[in-house]
Order: sequence, then structure tokens, then C-alpha cells
Amino acid sequence: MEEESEQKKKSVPVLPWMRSPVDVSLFDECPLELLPFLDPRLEVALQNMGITSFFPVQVAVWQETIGPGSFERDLCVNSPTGSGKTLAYALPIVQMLSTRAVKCLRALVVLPTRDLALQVKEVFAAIAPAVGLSVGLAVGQSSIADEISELVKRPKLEAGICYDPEEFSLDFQSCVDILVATPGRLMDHINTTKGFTLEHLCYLVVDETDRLLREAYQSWLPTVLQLTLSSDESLFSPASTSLPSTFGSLKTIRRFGVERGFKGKSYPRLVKMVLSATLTQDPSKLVQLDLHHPLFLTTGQSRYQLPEHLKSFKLICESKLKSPIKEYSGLQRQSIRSKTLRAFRAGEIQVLVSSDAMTRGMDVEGTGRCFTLLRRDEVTRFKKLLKKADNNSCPIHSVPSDSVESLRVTYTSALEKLKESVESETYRKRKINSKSSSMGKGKELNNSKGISSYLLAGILADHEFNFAVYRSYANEH
Ligand SMILES: Nc1ncnc2c1ncn2[C@@H]1O[C@H](COP(=O)(O)OP(=O)(O)OP(=O)(O)O)[C@@H](O)[C@H]1O
Repeated sequence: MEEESEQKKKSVPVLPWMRSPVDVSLFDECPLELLPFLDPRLEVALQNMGITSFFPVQVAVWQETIGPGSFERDLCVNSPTGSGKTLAYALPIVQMLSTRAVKCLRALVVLPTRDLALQVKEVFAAIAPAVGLSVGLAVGQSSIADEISELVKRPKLEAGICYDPEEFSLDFQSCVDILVATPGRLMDHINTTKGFTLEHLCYLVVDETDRLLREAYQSWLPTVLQLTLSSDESLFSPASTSLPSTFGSLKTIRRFGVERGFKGKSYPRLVKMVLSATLTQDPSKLVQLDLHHPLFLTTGQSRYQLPEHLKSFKLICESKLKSPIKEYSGLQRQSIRSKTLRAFRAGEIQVLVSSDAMTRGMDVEGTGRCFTLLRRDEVTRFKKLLKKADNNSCPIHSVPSDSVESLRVTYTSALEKLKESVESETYRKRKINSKSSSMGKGKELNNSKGISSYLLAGILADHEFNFAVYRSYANEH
């Protein structure tokens, strides 16, 4: 069986450009002041972020973009989680756009989840304003109307004038130079937002590529590629033949005077940067990206890697302790999730019980220990997953029954308090909003039962249990 999967792995053909990669691990860290051509305004912004030197992947990408490579080839970056990929693409893009004269949407960064997009937007927001660039977010965090008003400036209409709809649409103006988006919301804007256009796009970043390629998300990739092709190219594009029928109504009008480009030169090619910690080698997947002479930058390490200081344990428990963990992520609002994450990052919360919403790519500095709670029947599958990830460092974390017993008193009283607080909160909300009465008593009890499981999981996982996460959960539901 093992041999079979090994054989299968070997039989996947590797694209020719993957056979001669640039080894990122051969690059040294580079102090901030020694990075060639770095705009002094960006240097200050980076210092303000507390960055004093660049990580190897950042130096390697800089060399291929701002350095001698000068963005001539598309880049495919395979580098472990936490190695600094975000800044590796954000910095060259911001530096390249820093000389732009007219504001229009020139860089698009696509990520699979809202949490990851928020994190990437923060990095851009820390450097882009230093050179007068604006960054937008299209992730469905706010209403579509609010998002539209942040992305596109509508022309002012004067009373009594009859406007030609064709000309009128040309007067829309982008409010952002760089957009960080999730595919769903991006497609909403492409399909429905007047004045939202990708016709001036110079840079397309596909972060967490594997995940984005696995799921089609309303054909976002062929749509984006098609909308960024020049009219000549589009006639011959494979993307143009694979679009959904609704796409027929979409077209771009290339405006004169604001061509894609920089430093006054026309630069019609859309530069693509695709990144992952576990980049697929499957040609049939990679071909969808339609890469231009791609350069493959990789650390050459095993495909899956845990962050350096993160220790991982598995903890086998009963199923009733596990199931509500799923519920935790599914029910929480984004604002609450972000608040919780901030508190966790700041060390105000020591234990976070999460579903896979706390996915790869979510950064927590000085990461400590990660416990995966498994039912017995999940152990074999988990082992297989670890094996696929070349990970053999996940020992069993056993909890002696007497240590659980000694926590029972604390647990029981904590649970009682929490139950009271959930009930009084629900009662208060029901009074304020008659709508909430439809939730009914059953839901209330379910929640407190769910929370009890979190509590127990927290206590089992670490004795330094902190209430804050669970209180915020309780207040929300
Ligand atoms: N040059 C640097 N100096 C100090 N810290 C940095 C530097 N570059 C990035 N970081 C920090 O390192 C952490 C990881 O960076 P980043 O999120 O870009 O990693 P990544 O490679 O994209 O990982 P993932 O695949 O998990 O998204 C972040 O907290 C970021 O602020």
C-alpha cells in the first residue's frame, strides 16, 4: 500500500520549470539598510513595523523582482509557513507601484479565507500609505454597499443633465491601488459593482495557491485571467473557452491614457506571483494559472512544516468533547474572531480552542503548543495525514486521570458560572429583542453544554486556562 502511494507520487509528472528551482535556503538574511534600491519611505515604514532585516525568501523574491530579475518572469514560491512570504510579495509590489501617477486597481491579492485576507491586508496597510498607495479589502466583512463605497468612487451627477450610460461608466474611479480579496466577494464585485475593473491590473498574487486551486469558487481564476487579457490575447486564450455562460455579459474596455504600466512605459503583461507552503506539483492544476516562464523558488524542504517553535500533540478523547469545537468556528462573527485572535496574539489568552478556522498561515508569534483532539476512530486517519505531511513529531499527550479528577471542582463551578452568565445574557437579549425568543430554550441549553466541552477541553489541554475566549463566545450566543 505504502509502495503504491510512493509509486503514485513519483509518477506525477513535474513541469520542466520545476526541475531547476532557485534554492531559497542558500540566501542569507539581509539587514534592512543593505537591501538594494529600497525606497527610503518604505525603509522607514518597515522600521516602524519593527523589521530590521529581511528573511531569505524575501531577499530571493526581491532579487527576482526589483533586482536583476526585474519581474520578467512569473514567480512560484514554495516556502514554509511563517517564512515571511507575505512581505516577500507585498514589498516589491508596493515599491513598483510607488511611482504610479493615476490611481487605479493595479494589484490584486487573492486568499482563500477572510482571516488570511485580513492578515495580509494589515501588512500592505503598514507599508503602502508610506508611498501614497491605498489598499482595499473585498472579503464580505462589511455589507457589499459599504465595500463598494470603499473601492469605487462614483461620479457626481448634476441635476437636469441627461447622461450617456457608456460615458457615465467611464467616470467611475478606483479608490484603491491594491486589493486584497477572497474569491467569492471578488466575483460579486466583478459581476455587479459598477466601475470595478481589472483592466489596469499589473500584479496578481495567488496566496495559499493549493487551496485556491482545489476549489473553483465560481470560476474566479479563469474569470480574472480573462478580464486581464488584452483583446488580442483573449481571442486565443484557453481561459476564454472555459468560462461559465454568465461571463458572456462581462467585458473590459481598455481606457486610453491609463495603460497598465509604470514609469511611463507600457507594460502590458500581467505579472503573477503564486505562493504556498505546500505547492502542488500537479501540472494539471498549475496549468490553470497560465504562468509566464515561471521561476520556481523553493526551500527544498519537505512540503509540510510546522513553525519552528510549535510543538504538536494529539489528545484522544470522547466524541462529546470534540463535536462542539466545530461549532465554535462556525457560529462566531468575524469581529469576535478577530478580537479573540488579537487577545491570543497579545498573550492575554493562553489557550485557544478552535476548529480549522485557525488555519495554516495564521500567525501567532512565539507559538507554543498545539493539541489536536481526536476521537479514537479518527486516530488512524490523523496518522495518515501526518505521514502525508512528513510529520512524525506529534506524540500522544496523555492526561493522568487523577489530574483530571483534581480539576473537577474547578471545572464544575466554572461551568455553573458560565451557564448562569449565558442564561442571564440570553434572557437580557430576549427582552431587548423579541426576535431572539425564536431561538428557544433548547438552543440555550445546547450552548451551555457546548461551552462546557470547551471548558473541559481547555482544562485538559492546559492548566493555565483563561476564561476570556469562552466568555466572548457566551456573550455572542
Ligand atoms: N523580515 C521580517 N522580520 C521580522 N518579522 C517578519 C519579517 N517578515 C515577516 N515577519 C513576521 O513573520 C511572521 C510570518 O510571516 P508571514 O505571514 O508572511 O509568513 P508566511 O510565509 O506568509 O506564512 P504562511 O504560509 O503561514 O502565511 C509574521 O508575524 C510577520 O510579521
